[in-house]
Amino acid sequence: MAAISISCSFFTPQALSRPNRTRNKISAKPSKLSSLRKANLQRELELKSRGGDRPDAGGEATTYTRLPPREDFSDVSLLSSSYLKLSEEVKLSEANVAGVEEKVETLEENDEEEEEKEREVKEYDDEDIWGNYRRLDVFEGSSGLIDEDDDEDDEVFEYGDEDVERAGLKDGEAICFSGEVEEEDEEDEEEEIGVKEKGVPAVMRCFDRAKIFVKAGDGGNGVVAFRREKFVPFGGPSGGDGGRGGNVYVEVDGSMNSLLPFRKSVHFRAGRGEHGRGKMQSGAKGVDVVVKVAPGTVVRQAKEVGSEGEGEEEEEKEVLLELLHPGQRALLMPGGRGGRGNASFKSGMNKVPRIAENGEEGPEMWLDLELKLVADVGIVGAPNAGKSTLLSVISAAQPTIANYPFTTLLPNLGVVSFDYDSTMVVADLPGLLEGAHRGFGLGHEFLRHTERCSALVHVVDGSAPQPELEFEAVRLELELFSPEIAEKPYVVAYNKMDLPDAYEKWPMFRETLRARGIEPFCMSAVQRDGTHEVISSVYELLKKYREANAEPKGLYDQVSENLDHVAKKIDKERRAAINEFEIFRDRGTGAWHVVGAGLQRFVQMTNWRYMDSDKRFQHVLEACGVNKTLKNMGVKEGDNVIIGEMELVWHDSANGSSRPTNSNKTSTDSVRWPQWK
Ligand SMILES: Nc1nc2c(ncn2[C@@H]2O[C@H](COP(=O)(O)OP(=O)(O)OP(=O)(O)O)[C@@H](O)[C@H]2O)c(=O)[nH]1
Ligand SMILES: [Mg+2]
Repeated sequence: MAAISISCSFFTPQALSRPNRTRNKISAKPSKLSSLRKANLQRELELKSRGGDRPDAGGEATTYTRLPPREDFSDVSLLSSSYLKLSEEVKLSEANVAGVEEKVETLEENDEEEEEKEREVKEYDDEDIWGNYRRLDVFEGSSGLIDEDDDEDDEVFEYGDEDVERAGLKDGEAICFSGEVEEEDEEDEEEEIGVKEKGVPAVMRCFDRAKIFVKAGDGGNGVVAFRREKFVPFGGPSGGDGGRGGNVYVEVDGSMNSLLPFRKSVHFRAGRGEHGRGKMQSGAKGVDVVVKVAPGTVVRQAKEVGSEGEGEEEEEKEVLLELLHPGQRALLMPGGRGGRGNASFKSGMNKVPRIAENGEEGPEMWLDLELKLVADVGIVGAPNAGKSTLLSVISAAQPTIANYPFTTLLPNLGVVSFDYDSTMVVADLPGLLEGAHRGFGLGHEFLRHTERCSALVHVVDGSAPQPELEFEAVRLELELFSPEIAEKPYVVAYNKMDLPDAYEKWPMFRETLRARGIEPFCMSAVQRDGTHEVISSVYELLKKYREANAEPKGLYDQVSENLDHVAKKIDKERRAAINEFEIFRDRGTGAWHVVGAGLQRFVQMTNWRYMDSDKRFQHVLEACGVNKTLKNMGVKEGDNVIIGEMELVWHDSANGSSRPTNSNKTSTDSVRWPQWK
């Protein structure tokens, strides 16, 4: 007879993950802040040297609603990742140059000091953590108490900067605090000039992308209790089951049109189920958490923050959910099952079961959210062409309009209605520059929002020196960004006809486009002249598209569509059969690893504090064939066997004397344990 005995070292997932988190937190911060300060200082000096000492001159982008005025637009922190290159071109007076050098030197010295401090803190921190961990280990091993509530687990929402730090996030990855937290790694400086993700203020980066963490609630633990009542001798087991953990849902909120709320709230944790109680009382279910997203959000699984390879260029992950219609709701993660209390283990052979299960841990996942606005028509064009003006004239939307490029930083949506049932949603996008597909300007950040548009309005600035060239450049950018977008039907609207300059150039422009088989419209958005023709024409295109792609389903069907496939998949994976496992040996340590989702879940739910748990455990290992396979593979006396978080020691015991639970008279083989579910 062979058996595995428990060697008393419990690996709790919390204990293992804690040190890493703390280390990340401490190592990430100081160097980043110092480089940031340096960049800000340099920028300040640069602005001074230009004679402009404006306080609102970009850079500090916490509450951006618009970019800084034009003269500051060449500001490198906003426009390019090649910060140093451009800043060299700024001419400083000699005094200023000396000042800059001095300050940069001081900053470098400070940097070194900070790095040293950081190293010290890190070392100390590591020691501290491992010291605590060891203490924790001993405490857990020797504790015989029933699990206490973990307050942290009971929180439904956790968010805020502190939490982000606690989770060991790196700035600028999952969460975008503000433009201030831009990283300026050496590596990034070496990056291709064209790629300029870093120059985009946080509020824009977070408009349509977010990375969030979701965790379903853990199940509550079952308990061991016996009925004690007057005149009821041998009342029997009465320990109730734990409650189910809360679920995580994702719901489309029609009032949202960006993912900006996820800038600050990153962690979504459903509540854990309550533990069972005596008198057959089951625990209450954990509180569900609902993550609200904007219509048009695509949900993908993301790499864990801080994990290896995170941040690397990776192939697109499989889309988990695509949520388009307000009211759609998907069950993303089911809560963990509640552990059974001892009343559930009562059987004819075992009338006094001293066993109860832990609640099942709820699944957790990092998610990438991407928003592609659901608009019927997209307004594109060069900066300052009058796109926002057009939207403000044709709909009730009130976008910011101003006479400088890149007034619009984030897409604006407006609803245009002709009559009761002929309406369309129009999106005004930031202006496109030549080179936008390589990351110049802002428009490219948002071009993906036109992917779901059925038609486009291309606004051309008639007052531009050469409107034809401007038109060509924007068309080229669309084609380079995505041929699919370029193939969408579009209407050309030549704007600012009220200006003599534009009026004069119109015949020439029209001829050029006619030669290419395009019939352009002319208008003056400010005076509302010709805008109706433009919008009617684009509506005709839209109607044709709708007819060609008539959706068979009604809106009700779309909303009530069952989107619970992700939860079902997760459930299926977790409920893998217990006899599906693999065993391999670690050559270095000589330990045997038993890997299998079902078995690991079983180990996690086994509550070792109760007497019968070990018996049941041995029984399951025997029944599902782990012992037999280990023996066939040549396991020897004293070898370590690792299953999930549990480390065990193998005993070859012909007489069964080394079996730790044999002191109890009940034979494990004679007990019929309730089915594992
Ligand atoms: N004279 C004249 N000016 C116009 C007309 N349409 C827009 N403008 C002006 O052009 C400037 C830019 O207009 P916006 O609507 O902000 O241009 P935009 O294309 O949205 O610009 P960005 O958002 O920066 O890309 C503003 O000063 C408008 O008043 C027009 O028909 N005639
Ligand atoms: Mg605009």
